Amino acid sequence: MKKYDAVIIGFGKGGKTLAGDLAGQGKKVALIEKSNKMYGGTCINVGCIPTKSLVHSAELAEAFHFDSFEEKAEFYRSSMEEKQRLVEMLRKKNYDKVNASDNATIYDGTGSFVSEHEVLIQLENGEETVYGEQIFINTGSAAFVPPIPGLSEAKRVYTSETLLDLKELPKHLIILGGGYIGLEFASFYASFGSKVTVLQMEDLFIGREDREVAEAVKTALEKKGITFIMSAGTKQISGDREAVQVEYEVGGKSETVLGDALLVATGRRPNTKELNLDKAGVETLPNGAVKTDENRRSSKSHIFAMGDVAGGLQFTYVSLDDYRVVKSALTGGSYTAENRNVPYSVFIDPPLSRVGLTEEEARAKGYKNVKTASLPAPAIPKAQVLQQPTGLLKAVIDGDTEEILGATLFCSESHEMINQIKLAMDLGASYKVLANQIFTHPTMSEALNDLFSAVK
Ligand SMILES: Cc1cc2nc3c(=O)[nH]c(=O)nc-3n(C[C@H](O)[C@H](O)[C@H](O)COP(=O)(O)OP(=O)(O)OC[C@H]3O[C@@H](n4cnc5c(N)ncnc54)[C@H](O)[C@@H]3O)c2cc1C
Ligand SMILES: NC(=O)c1ccc[n+]([C@@H]2O[C@H](COP(=O)([O-])OP(=O)(O)OC[C@H]3O[C@@H](n4cnc5c(N)ncnc54)[C@H](O)[C@@H]3O)[C@@H](O)[C@H]2O)c1
Repeated sequence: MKKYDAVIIGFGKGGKTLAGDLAGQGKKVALIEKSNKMYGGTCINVGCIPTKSLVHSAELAEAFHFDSFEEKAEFYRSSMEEKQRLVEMLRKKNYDKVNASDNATIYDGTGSFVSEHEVLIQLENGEETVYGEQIFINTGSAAFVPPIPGLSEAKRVYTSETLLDLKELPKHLIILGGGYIGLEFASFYASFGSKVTVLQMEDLFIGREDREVAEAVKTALEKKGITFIMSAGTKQISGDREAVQVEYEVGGKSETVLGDALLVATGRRPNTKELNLDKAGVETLPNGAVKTDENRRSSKSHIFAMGDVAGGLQFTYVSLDDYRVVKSALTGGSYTAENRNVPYSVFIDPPLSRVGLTEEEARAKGYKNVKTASLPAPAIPKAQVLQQPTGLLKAVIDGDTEEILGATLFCSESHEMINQIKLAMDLGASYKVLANQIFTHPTMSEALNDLFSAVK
């Protein structure tokens, strides 16, 4: 049996970064990946990168103002080809980067535990068991598909992964779920020229967000032609090669919607089923995630978990940060996953970005002197230059300490701006630093001067 200092199961962001790091230190590393279409993980192959390539192409599609659906469909086809080129280029780059080290061995196979130090690799032809002094689980998550009658038999039903292979622009895309994936796909498919209907189980639109901003988001997306059906209880899905039909109930009334593709975007669950974690004595949480402490150490001290499989926020940069946490634990450092201030962006048009608390959350947390500020996006000169005078920016301040408690930015380029607010928060800066910061002009960032000057 081959022995390794580190066996890493899953070629995701945290895993591949750790593999390169440990191999660079002279450690013998095995990196196990079950699909040769997934080197680099979800982000590169079926997540962030392909969707953001399509988000960008969809923006171009809007700017071109195509007349006919045929022209739109042709542009969509070429956008899918560009997305594919990009993904294949990055996949190879990711593989080559790890493979370049003599200390790293990439196994094409599915890993599962045999014991607490042994991992069985199910290869295409045969199997092999390897020994790991330390073992790192980085197997990510997969789409959760709810058990709705007819769903598994109906044609033209997709997850975010399989929809990314659809070469024909759907005339009418139905989306089940109004979370991150649902909204991003709704936004870019509407920009490409599809009619889009989103069925959302909950009655509150993006319920975790500031209500005023959430309303602004809904209005902007409706203006793009997207229809939202809230409190929709999906009853039955049917359809053949030509069309898909969703039967749902709203307020006790039965309705149907007919489309030519259905995207199921109802959340993602950690990938632990295949791992046989019980053979290693590794405990899991009720949602299947590996149970870890603040160092991302599992119930076995030599086994760690990073990224989506550890059950936290599902973002590529969280998986990367988990690598930092694990590295810190391995080298006696003090950096942990506790109290991380994690920003996020939903790449709709314009993007919605958030860090920290909303006003409601700040009050619920017991802050006594909560101050707020807001700024409509049309007041920002650069938003006018970009011809995107849509959106709303809000900030939440602790009036006693002047510290920024959170911000929600719904405006063009908010995905870049939010990182500056996160930095100010991490440094414990007064909001007045951003109110008085010298920014270049004309930029969206300079709007932070006005936003934080409006604190009251
Ligand atoms: C459509 C979509 C869009 C997204 N957009 C964004 C975005 O814009 N920004 C952002 O930050 N995040 C985004 N995310 C989330 C982000 O992609 C994930 O949070 C991130 O990729 C998780 O990384 P990871 O390291 O946990 O694992 P992953 O990248 O998921 O990697 C896990 C790997 O393990 C492999 N594997 C699984 N089980 C086994 C096994 N038993 N043996 C061997 N290999 C195995 C898998 O094939 C996979 O390659 C998006 C996700 C989706 C689905
Ligand atoms: N920009 C980004 O960073 C980005 C983009 C896409 C995805 N992601 C990651 O991927 C994860 C998964 O995204 P997601 O959108 O699938 O999950 P999600 O948890 O964000 O949203 C799922 C939504 O589906 C709804 N839902 C569940 N069952 C339903 C049903 N039967 N009918 C109708 N609605 C139903 C839920 O109420 C929820 O609103 C996210 O949590 C996020 O971390 C990140």
